[in-house]
Amino acid sequence: MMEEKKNETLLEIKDLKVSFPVHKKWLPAVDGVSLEIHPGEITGIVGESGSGKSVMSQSILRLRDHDTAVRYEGEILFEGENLLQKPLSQMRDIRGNQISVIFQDPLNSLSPVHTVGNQISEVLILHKQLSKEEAGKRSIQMLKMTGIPDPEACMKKYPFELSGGMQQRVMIAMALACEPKLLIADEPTTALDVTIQEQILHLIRDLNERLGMSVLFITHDMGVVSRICHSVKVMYLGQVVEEAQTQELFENPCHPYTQGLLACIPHLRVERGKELPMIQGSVPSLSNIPEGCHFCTRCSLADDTCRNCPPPLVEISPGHKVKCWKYADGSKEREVTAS
Ligand SMILES: Nc1ncnc2c1ncn2[C@@H]1O[C@H](COP(=O)(O)OP(=O)(O)OP(=O)(O)O)[C@@H](O)[C@H]1O
Repeated sequence: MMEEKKNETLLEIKDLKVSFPVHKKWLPAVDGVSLEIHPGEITGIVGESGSGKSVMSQSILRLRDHDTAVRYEGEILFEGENLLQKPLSQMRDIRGNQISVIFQDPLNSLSPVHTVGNQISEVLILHKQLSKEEAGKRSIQMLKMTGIPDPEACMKKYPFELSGGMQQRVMIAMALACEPKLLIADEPTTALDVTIQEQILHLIRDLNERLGMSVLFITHDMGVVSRICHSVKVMYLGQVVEEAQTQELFENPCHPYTQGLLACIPHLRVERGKELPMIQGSVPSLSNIPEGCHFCTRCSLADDTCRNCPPPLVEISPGHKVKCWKYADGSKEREVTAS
């Protein structure tokens, strides 16, 4: 039964392209991304700032549609229905109910003028049609589940009266109140100190195991990926450049960009006994996307093929795909790790 569920697809993104108008041209911040999320899975999206992680994840809930001109191509199928074709009024029913999102800064998502209790209750009254009393009881349960020590007292507080870690827990309680099937977590621990970060990661993992909720976890931090994600997609300039199960990606990172991200974790470099190449420079802007491989301007191994032709995404072992010319011509033995 469990196996059957695992094989179902909760979310399927097919060749998604999301473009914004820049200097009178439509430029893609997300450029042909495909992914599948199954029930109960934690899928990580990792990449530096500007790689398109947030645009991609916010597109699922169409969060940019209100305040900016945006063009979508491809499909985002949630339980088989294309969210890109839904009117925004229907998206409101899906947000917070079937798909929830938590962000880096909880204060941006929480209202400063309402108590914690009122805010969580409101979501339940709106989406689950609970009475005020039932919603209050359920809110206390949710706060308890996220490990808030005195949930009854927390209900009466305003967000600014809580610490950063507690605010993040309240946001998680609110996001999970309606038992969504998918949680999008966009850098939820980046602004927190390491001990609180660890607690929040543990909480998300625990809720994922207990409730079977799927998670799309967005981060720039490979260390965080290793602690929470079952599988990972590495994004660079709008494209997935490598994807694999987490353990496989850490044991056998193939794309020079993935290797560069892993080189930022010092203990991993020591464990591997082999220096991984550090990445120089920063992610180019949308108006400076290279013609061939998007990473060629920062790759020490790039040659003319890389500069002129976009590489295909090649499956090098079951479930492990790489978008790099070094793997596309069958010469996998070519040493990708810079010496
Ligand atoms: N409304 C917009 N108009 C033009 N360009 C945009 C718009 N929104 C995002 N971009 C561009 O899209 C690219 C991807 O941005 P995105 O925020 O998804 O990156 P990210 O990987 O999530 O980085 P960060 O972690 O800093 O949020 C960036 O180059 C950004 O400048």
